[in-house]
Amino acid sequence: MTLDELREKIDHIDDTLLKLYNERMELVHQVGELKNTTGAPIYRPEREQEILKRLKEHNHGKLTDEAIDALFLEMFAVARNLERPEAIAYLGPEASFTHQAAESKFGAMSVYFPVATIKGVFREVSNGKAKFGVVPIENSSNGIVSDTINCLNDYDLKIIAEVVVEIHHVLATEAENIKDIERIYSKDIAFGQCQNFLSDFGFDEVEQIPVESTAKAAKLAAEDPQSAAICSAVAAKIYNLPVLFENIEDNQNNRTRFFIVSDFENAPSGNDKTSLLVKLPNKPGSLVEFLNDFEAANINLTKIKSHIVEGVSVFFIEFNGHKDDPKIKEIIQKHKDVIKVLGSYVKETDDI
Ligand SMILES: O=C(O)C(=O)C[C@]1(C(=O)O)C=C[C@@H](O)C=C1
Repeated sequence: MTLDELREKIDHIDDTLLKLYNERMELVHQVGELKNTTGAPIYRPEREQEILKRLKEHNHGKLTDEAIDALFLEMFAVARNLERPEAIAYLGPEASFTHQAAESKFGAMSVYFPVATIKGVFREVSNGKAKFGVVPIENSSNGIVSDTINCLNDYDLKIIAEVVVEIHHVLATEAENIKDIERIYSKDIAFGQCQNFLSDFGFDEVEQIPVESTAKAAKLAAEDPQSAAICSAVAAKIYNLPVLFENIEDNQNNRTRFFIVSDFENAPSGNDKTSLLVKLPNKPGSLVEFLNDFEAANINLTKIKSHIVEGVSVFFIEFNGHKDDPKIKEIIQKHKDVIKVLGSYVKETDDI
C-alpha cells in the first residue's frame, strides 16, 4: 500500500474511534448522573483495574500491556472529568515527583493544585477543596515519610490508590562548562541520592544548597548561570534548563511510592493491599501475638515498620487482601481497639 492509501485507512479508523469514544462518553455521562444523585464516588480504581485486566487478557494485537494502560488510563481520566470534575491536591511545587505521580493516575485533563506541605494536602482534601490528595509515602533509598504517617493517623481520610514512580535525577545548568558551576541547588534527599556522582565528578568542593524541592532548585539554577540543579528531567524542561548529565542517582533502581487519599472506601478488586496503623500495648510479646493472627489466617504481610506518632510507638503494617475479606475482617474486628485501617486499594507493587 502507498503512504496515501495507508493514511486514508488510518483516517477511517480514527473516525470510527471518535464515534466509539463519544458513544462510550454518552454512557459514562449517564453513569455520572446516577452517581451524582446517590453521591457515590466517581473514581472507582477497582472497576478501572477490572477493565484493564479484561482488555489485556483479550488483547492479541500489537499493543503492549503498558500501551493499554497509557491509552485507557487517560480515557478514564477524561471520563471522570465528564462525570464530575474533581480537583487534585498534591505535594508541590509544580513538576515535583508527586505532581508526576498525580498525573500518571489522573491524566493530563484534570484540575491540579500544588500544596506546600503534606499536612496541607490532607487539610485541603478534608475540607473539600480537593477530592483527592497525592503524597509520598516511601522511597526505596530513604524509607518511610513520617509526615504522611502522622497525617494518616490524624486525619480521617482513606488511602484509595498507590502509585510508584521511578526517580531519576539530572544535573541541569546554564553553565557551559562544569568548572563554571559554583553552587548546586537541590533537595537534601536528592543530594543524598547522588553522592557517588557528586564525588566522581569533583563536586564535593562545590557549595551544595538545600532547598524545599528539586523543582525549586531548577527554578533557582535557571536564574543563576554559575549554578546547577539536581532535579527531575520534567523540572529542567519546565524551567528551560539544559540537562548536562542524566540518571545521576547512585541507585538506578530508585523508586518512590505515593498514596492517593480521599474521603471514600474502595470495594474489593480481587487484587488488593491494605494498610493499617497499629498501636500495641507496650508489653512483651504483643506484636508477636498480633502477627500470629495474620499467619494463622495465611495472610501475607508485605510491610511492617515501626514509627513514633506523638511520642507513641505505632506499627505501619501492610498486607495483601481487602479489609472486607472475611478472614481479614475477623482479625480487624478482634483488634479494633488498637487498629486504624488506613485503606484497601488496588495493589500496584510488591517491592517497595
Ligand atoms: O464504572 C464506573 O463507575 C464509571 O464511572 C465509568 C468509568 C469508565 O470510564 O469506565 C469511569 C470512572 C471510574 O473510575 C471507573 C470507570
